[in-house]
Amino acid sequence: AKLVSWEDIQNDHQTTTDVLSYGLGLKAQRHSPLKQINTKTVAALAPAWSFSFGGEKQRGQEAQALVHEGVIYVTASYSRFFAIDAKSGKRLWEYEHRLPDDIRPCCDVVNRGPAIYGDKVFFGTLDAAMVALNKDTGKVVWKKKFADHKVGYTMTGAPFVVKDQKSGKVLLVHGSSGDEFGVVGWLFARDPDTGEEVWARPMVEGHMGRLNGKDSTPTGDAKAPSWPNDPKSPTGKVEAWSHGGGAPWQTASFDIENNMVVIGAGNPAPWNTWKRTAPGDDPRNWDSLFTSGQAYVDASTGELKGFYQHTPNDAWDFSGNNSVVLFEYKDPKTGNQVKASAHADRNGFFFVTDREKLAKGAGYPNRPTSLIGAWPFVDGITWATGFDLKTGKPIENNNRPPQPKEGADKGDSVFVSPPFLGGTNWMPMSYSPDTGLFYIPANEWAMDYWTEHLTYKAGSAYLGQGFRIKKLHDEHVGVFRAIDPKTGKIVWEHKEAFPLWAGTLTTAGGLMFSGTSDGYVKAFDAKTGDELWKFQTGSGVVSVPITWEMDGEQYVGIQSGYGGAVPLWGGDLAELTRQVTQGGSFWVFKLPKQLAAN
Ligand SMILES: O=C(O)c1cc(C(=O)O)c2c(n1)C(=O)C(=O)c1cc(C(=O)O)[nH]c1-2
Ligand SMILES: [Ca+2]
Ligand SMILES: [Ca+2]
Repeated sequence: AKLVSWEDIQNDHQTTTDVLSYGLGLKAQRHSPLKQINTKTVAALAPAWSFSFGGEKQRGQEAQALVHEGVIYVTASYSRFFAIDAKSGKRLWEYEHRLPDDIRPCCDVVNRGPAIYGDKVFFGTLDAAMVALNKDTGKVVWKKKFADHKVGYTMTGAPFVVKDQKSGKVLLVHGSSGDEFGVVGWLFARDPDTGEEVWARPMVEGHMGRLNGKDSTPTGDAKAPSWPNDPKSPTGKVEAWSHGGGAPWQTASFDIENNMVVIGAGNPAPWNTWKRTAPGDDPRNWDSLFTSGQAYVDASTGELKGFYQHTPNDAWDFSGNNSVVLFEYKDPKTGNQVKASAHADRNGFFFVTDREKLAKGAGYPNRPTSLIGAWPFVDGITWATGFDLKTGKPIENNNRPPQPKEGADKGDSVFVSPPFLGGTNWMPMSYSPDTGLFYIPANEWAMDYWTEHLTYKAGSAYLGQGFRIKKLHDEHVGVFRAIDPKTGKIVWEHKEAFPLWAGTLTTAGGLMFSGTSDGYVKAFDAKTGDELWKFQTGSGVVSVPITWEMDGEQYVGIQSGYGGAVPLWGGDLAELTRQVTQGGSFWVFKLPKQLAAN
């Protein structure tokens, strides 16, 4: 069967018969030019087929599928991979990764999807490995274990294919998970043919990177001035620095003009802010670089070139992992075209940054700042009142949980919104170049939050915080919000009773698609937010929709199967969603034939 070339991947956002990348294109905009299914026809959308992943264990299905030559490639919970005939829904092959008993994913046994290139498909597994399969047979071509799963390394995110614009080499880029167990997060680039590492970049300041099997450069300043010293420790730095987190556990986008891999970095470890602050000092003097921000990594060398930190010395596990979407707009004041990045953070703010500046070295640390705008996209944010556009720093609101008093085993509890599960979380937003709006799957909720004592123990949770997630409003938790990236204005919103945990997709048909934790796939008018169609799938939808075209008909595909972090960590909201039954299936929808022909 046909191979997938770099040109195919580069053009993915324009070609409608395939879906070849997480994000539907290098910029991760999740927008399709298809319009057969549109605001007028969508009411007639109906199931074409559904495929069950089977198995006794189900849990969360969070993947975004790929489509190539009439085959759907999709991953499922417990590190499973399926190839399905896109017309009939018949299984073509299946790969089930053999998992050890002692894996340590923090937030469910999920997988967010595959990558495809040449004759292979790729996915990450919960035992911290990357696997390449022949796309036509499902046979293993190579497997690379990238870290020790026993200390907490794991992988849930979808890998991404880029091409180094200097050497012409195609690279398979992927991250790692594990911050809640105190690992140092790494970003990797591999040869897709062999799995050999080309470069690797740790995200904690002062740790050493690799290029072609040798030490390359430290990340940022070798002395790691954003982490306190400790003369009593063998490293000379505080214990947390050796376990500092920053895991880039989601998927990159690619700034091809600047040859930059753009990716969000995870929370610092431990969550406990005082373990990353010099005794007696203000946490705001210790940024814990390069965590909880957006990173710009040179595709040739793996060097960290630019960084914008959304939450300096993150005390709330806000992290910075979810999608960094590349887009362009005309500056209303100067009329100039701006090449920007957009990111809706767990901390409740929607950020627009200057990606040209970031590619050229802005942001170490934050000088000069690349921040263009930061606006709240949820109500009730307690930790900061806004951002200072001159310094790029948050204006904090005295919301860090205090240390335990002498002799106490816990600190006083503080009320925080958003909670650590975020104003949004991993579920990716979309951007429609037609409306000029971003579509954020958001949540409005809160937590009680207190500090606890801790020391590092390999393979154990490394948090130093206690928490209870609770409601902020009686009637809703989830809210879809359409936001204007030029002004930060919310153009429309649509509320949902349950937490939202699915990504969004927009189309030239004027639609936004997503899913809800109470089981619906839904379509909205992208301009007004009117709900135009819904379908009940029988389990919660916590995945990411796609659309493609086959033989003149447009299809929409999405996974159903409830799980993820909410039922595990969501406190009062975990209770609320207990009524949602488990599942595991891929659903495909299209219009009836006579409507499709019009
Ligand atoms: O810091 C990390 O390494 C890490 C990894 C993951 C993951 O890989 O799923 C999550 C988180 N953190 C996290 O903080 C979080 O809220 C979260 C939610 C989910 C999910 O799939 O629902 N994963 C993760
Ligand atoms: Ca495409
Ligand atoms: Ca985390």
